[in-house]
Amino acid sequence: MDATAAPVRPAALVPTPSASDAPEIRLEGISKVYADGTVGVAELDLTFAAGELTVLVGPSGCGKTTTMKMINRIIEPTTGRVLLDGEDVTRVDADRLRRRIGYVIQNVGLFPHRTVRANVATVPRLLGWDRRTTRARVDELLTTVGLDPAVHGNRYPAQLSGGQRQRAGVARALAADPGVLLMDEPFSAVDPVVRERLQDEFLRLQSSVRKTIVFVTHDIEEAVRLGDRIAIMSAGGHVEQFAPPADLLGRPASPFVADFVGADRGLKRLAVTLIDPADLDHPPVVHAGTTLGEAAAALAGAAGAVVLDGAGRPCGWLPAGRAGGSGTVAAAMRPIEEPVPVSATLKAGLSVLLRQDVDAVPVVDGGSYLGVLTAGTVHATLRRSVASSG
Ligand SMILES: Nc1ncnc2c1ncn2[C@@H]1O[C@H](COP(=O)(O)OP(=O)(O)OP(=O)(O)O)[C@@H](O)[C@H]1O
Repeated sequence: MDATAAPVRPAALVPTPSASDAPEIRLEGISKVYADGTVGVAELDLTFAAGELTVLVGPSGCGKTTTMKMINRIIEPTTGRVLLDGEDVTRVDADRLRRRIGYVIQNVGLFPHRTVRANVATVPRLLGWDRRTTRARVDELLTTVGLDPAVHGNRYPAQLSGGQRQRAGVARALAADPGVLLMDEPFSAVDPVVRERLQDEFLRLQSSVRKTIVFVTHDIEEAVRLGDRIAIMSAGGHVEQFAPPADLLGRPASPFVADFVGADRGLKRLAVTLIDPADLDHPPVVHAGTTLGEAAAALAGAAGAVVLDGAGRPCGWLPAGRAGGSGTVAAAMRPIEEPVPVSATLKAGLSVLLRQDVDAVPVVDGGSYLGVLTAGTVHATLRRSVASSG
């Protein structure tokens, strides 16, 4: 099986002896001055909301990794505090702290001489879980991340593809059901196609497990795709802007942020802004069974009409030029492919519009027709989303 394999299923079916809720993480005045005097991070205050995926993004050397590693104290802060749900963990036992926090790094860091199962079982073993519970949890998690326990469980990391190793790394980090996951460029070692797939699977997984995730990347595309919130950082761990992706792209707080998110930020916003039913257009509607003569009257000078089938679902578009005369609308209409669901992003809607080379595509909520999406309505939604985020 390759890295483009099985879908992700919801996790945590096997009860986990140490299951913990996802906490809020608060950094208070946290700094790191390295032994040689380098200031990695200076006086940073930042709160990661419980159950959200927050991305730290910024140019090389700005302090992303230092910030993240101070949360599980792989790097000890020079000053400041780390609070998990209000509990100061800056001075608790570091090993115990790390068992509450899953950790995924670039190139995974799997133990090469242990099988995949043994790797995933690392923390449950440290926590003293019994063998049966551990085995069940490990196999469940492998399945969840798209690895077949029977096929991949007894392999060694070198016998997996890059994407499969990355999946095993995620399974290992989730094994003891920690409330927090720290992820340091976890998908950057695989090719772009596999990376996108891993990102999609990971988003689906997160929507069911809802961990508090701190995710480091230097790739703004990845940040926008994954983050509930993004902190854009500059040298010394300075946070230039901390906002949801749509706000960041729509209203960069500084020239640094505008430069970092790129000149095509308008296009990037298409992928993070949902269709808004309030902006849809409402051309005339005709039913497939009506006559073309009746349709001409309904059009009343409009460029065309949306055609609905017997169940009220959009099934075609009747251009004004085809209305009038004898016959039914069904015989003269231009059939449409799948309507666009209202839960889609503007990018997905625009993509259908361009692919079908039409001026308007119908939008549906389940079986109900809501209106049509056009280039103009896309623009209106984008404009309004900026205005309302201010
Ligand atoms: N052990 C160390 N000793 C001295 N300076 C260090 C050490 N580790 C990191 N630094 C410095 O601290 C700063 C922040 O480093 P950090 O690794 O947190 O940046 P980053 O944003 O994660 O970078 P990258 O994207 O390149 O991984 C950099 O200037 C780096 O050179």
